[in-house]
Amino acid sequence: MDYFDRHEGGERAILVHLEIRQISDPDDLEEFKLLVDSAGAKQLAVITGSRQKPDAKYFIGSGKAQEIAEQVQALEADIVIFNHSLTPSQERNLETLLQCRVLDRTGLILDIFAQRARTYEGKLQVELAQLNHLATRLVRGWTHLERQKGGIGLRGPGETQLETDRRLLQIRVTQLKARLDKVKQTRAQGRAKRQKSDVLTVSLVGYTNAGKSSLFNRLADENIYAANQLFATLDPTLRRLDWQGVGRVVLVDTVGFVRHLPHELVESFHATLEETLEADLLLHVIDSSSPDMHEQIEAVKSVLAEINSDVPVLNVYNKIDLTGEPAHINYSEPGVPSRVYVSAKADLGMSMLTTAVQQLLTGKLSTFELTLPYDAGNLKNELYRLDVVEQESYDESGHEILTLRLPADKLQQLLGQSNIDPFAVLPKEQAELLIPKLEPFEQELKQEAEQALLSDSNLKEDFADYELEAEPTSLTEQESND
Ligand SMILES: Nc1nc2c(ncn2[C@@H]2O[C@H](COP(=O)(O)OP(=O)(O)OP(=O)(O)O)[C@@H](O)[C@H]2O)c(=O)[nH]1
Ligand SMILES: [Mg+2]
Repeated sequence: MDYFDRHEGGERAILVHLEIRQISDPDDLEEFKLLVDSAGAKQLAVITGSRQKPDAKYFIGSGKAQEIAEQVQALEADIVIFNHSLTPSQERNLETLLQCRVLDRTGLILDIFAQRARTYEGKLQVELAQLNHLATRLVRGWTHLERQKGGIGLRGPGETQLETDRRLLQIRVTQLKARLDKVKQTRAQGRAKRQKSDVLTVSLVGYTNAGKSSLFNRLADENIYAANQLFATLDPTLRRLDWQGVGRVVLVDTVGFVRHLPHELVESFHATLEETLEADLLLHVIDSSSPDMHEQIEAVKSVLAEINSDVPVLNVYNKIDLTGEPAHINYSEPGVPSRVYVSAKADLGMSMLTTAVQQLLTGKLSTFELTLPYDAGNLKNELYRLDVVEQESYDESGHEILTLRLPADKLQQLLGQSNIDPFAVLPKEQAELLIPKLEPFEQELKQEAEQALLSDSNLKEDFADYELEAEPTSLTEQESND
């Protein structure tokens, strides 16, 4: 969780985590603590307990509520954070009783997202979600509480406006929605542009705290690409790599997954992830030292399924320095890696990661020797712009030859745009790479068509003649008959 340095001495918080038997959601106390850490609050105490079902007034029982009130006094807490969703009235009742601010799980996650949102769009989306979340709570009035200056739970919307005028809130919401629409349009355009100009894209996805950003930074440091500087400053989550052994790729870091995402945020979260759909390979980074590893893997997989991702995935089991697992690669079939065990922090297994990525991407990259036609200046510029020219040379008759490394379908697209026949500019076996391989069902169709032709009677006669001539045994028989 290295995105933000917290202001000194964050809020003094008491955490409340109950086992509710009617809600089966065990063992995410550890995750709750991580989230509270992320929000920058200081954990004074964790109060646990169990109940059959939530209490209507306080969520917890009144005895437990009293216990918390005493703790708030004794520990001088500023805030009590619940690992549950509270109704606005429960929150209000608790604040009155505890005489301090109360934040529920949704509010907590919204707060973290507010701190982390880096893009303009992300900020707008989080603010919108926060306003929607607050709107239901506005009725409470804040008079019974001391006014807070920039504590957690209230970042983003200005509190004074909110408490004085619901109408302002509505205006702000409308404004935000209009801006979001605009941003979405621009983003779609930007994405199309980037997609066109990039050769291969690899995206890091995974549960929060898995080590995506650590891996991103290590890969970026080890594979510095000269033109990185500008790129990095424009967008800290994108890096062009000259990945030794793999080639030029764009690496993308993404925001981490969290279970039980507040529904206000699901949409914006999906929107940011949809960009990963356009990647050529996903590295699913997994915290292999987490006791919740399997739940986290499942959570990530189900989100990927929801956004209909069919991009190939390599599972990267990170943090092996903590598990003692040796660095290695698992294969699902020969030549097709499915898992790599690494440590981004301790720098273990990075060469194996490279090997695995290389194996998964080599199918995509091929080398071509292109004889450049005289009038193909545009094509040449485009190839240089894409950075896929490895070498420039001349043949005996003075023709310019470019050695290229790029996906076959990309080259096909470029030649098509310039109306160039691949067979005119590439060696035959390379030009054949550009012709898409037939899918199995297409092969079946082709065979059927051939069968149909064969059963055509005229053709059959022709074919019979041909067979007679071609069949040496029948010829011998004929000869002997003569
Ligand atoms: N021991 C150990 N810790 C690691 C390793 N990789 C990352 N970490 C730590 O795990 C924590 C989370 O790492 P990040 O890289 O921020 O994780 P992330 O996946 O980007 O998290 P989000 O951005 O919240 O989704 C940090 O404290 C890292 O130092 C590793 O290989 N071993
Ligand atoms: Mg990160």
